[in-house]
Amino acid sequence: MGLMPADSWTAERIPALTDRTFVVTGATSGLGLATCRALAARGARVVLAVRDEEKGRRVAASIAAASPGTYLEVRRIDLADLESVRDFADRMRAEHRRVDVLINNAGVMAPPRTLSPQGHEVQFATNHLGHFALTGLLLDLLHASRDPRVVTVTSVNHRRARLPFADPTGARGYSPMGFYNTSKLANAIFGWELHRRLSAAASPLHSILAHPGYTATNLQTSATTPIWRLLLGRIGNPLLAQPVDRGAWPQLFAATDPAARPGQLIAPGGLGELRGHPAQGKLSAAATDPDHGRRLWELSEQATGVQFSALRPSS
Ligand SMILES: NC(=O)c1ccc[n+]([C@@H]2O[C@H](COP(=O)([O-])OP(=O)(O)OC[C@H]3O[C@@H](n4cnc5c(N)ncnc54)[C@H](O)[C@@H]3O)[C@@H](O)[C@H]2O)c1
Repeated sequence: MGLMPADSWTAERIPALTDRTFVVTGATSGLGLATCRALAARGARVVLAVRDEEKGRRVAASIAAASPGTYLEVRRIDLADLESVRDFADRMRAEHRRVDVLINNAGVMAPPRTLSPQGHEVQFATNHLGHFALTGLLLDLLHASRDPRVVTVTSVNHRRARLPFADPTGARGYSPMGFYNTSKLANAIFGWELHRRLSAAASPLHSILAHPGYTATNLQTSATTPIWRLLLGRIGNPLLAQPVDRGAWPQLFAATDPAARPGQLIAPGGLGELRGHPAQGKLSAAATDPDHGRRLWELSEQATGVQFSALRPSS
């Protein structure tokens, strides 16, 4: 381990963030909202990247009420739709000179099989492809920062996932939870491979992964969740899950703490990785396999049309 300066990290340890700009996807609920609240409380400039702008404005008003004077921006993005991701990035590039930290947080879990507007399975499209494209399209703005970071939220579930290469659209068989796990493995492979490519290009940009631990959010109780999972969420969340403010600690640590290192997975350190202070988690062998990294990169470039032109491909 050896990651933590102390085993007592809480959000109060977040350094002052004045003049640092954070883009947080999925900012209207759950971990994304908790993350925005904590960043705003430390003086960060926060761009709330949201699918529902009306809800985004309501949420921004509640953050502003708790942290008066904070710079908050609400911008629409539908991560499942690559046109919308391009639109978001174009507007960001037109109106911002720099992004210090991108937090790839938004996610969906276990919906019935649905295809995105571009024909990709919707969990893979939202959780992975949208964030892959967004990161690539914001690379220039990130490189304009002195301490830039990309934090990608994966899950401990990545360890039990199938690889995304054989049947990425689920045409040959679809398991809602299986495809969620696969999308989270894609997040883990992406975060690690991005780290590898950034290091090879001697980029100052750090790619860090975060796993929140089981946290009570809409993820388990959303409308498209299968009934048994909905029940599990309704019963399990109050009994077992972490409160959402605490679930956000690993991604907050990854995004702001000087002790978080590139390529690390930051996860709760407590029993079974369910509770506790941010600590170094363990990526699966499948996540750090360079062959998987290369194959996911090729698949994602092809699917999104986004090239990471600021990075030299490494062998
Ligand atoms: N809650 C947990 O126990 C847990 C555990 C491990 C990992 N995670 C991960 O944490 C992240 C946040 O999830 P959460 O638990 O806060 O759930 P949540 O459902 O409360 O929040 C997910 C957010 O993503 C947004 N979103 C979904 N589809 C989108 C799209 N197409 N475009 C833009 N935004 C979209 C939603 O609007 C919502 O704001 C996810 O990546 C999830 O996989 C959560």
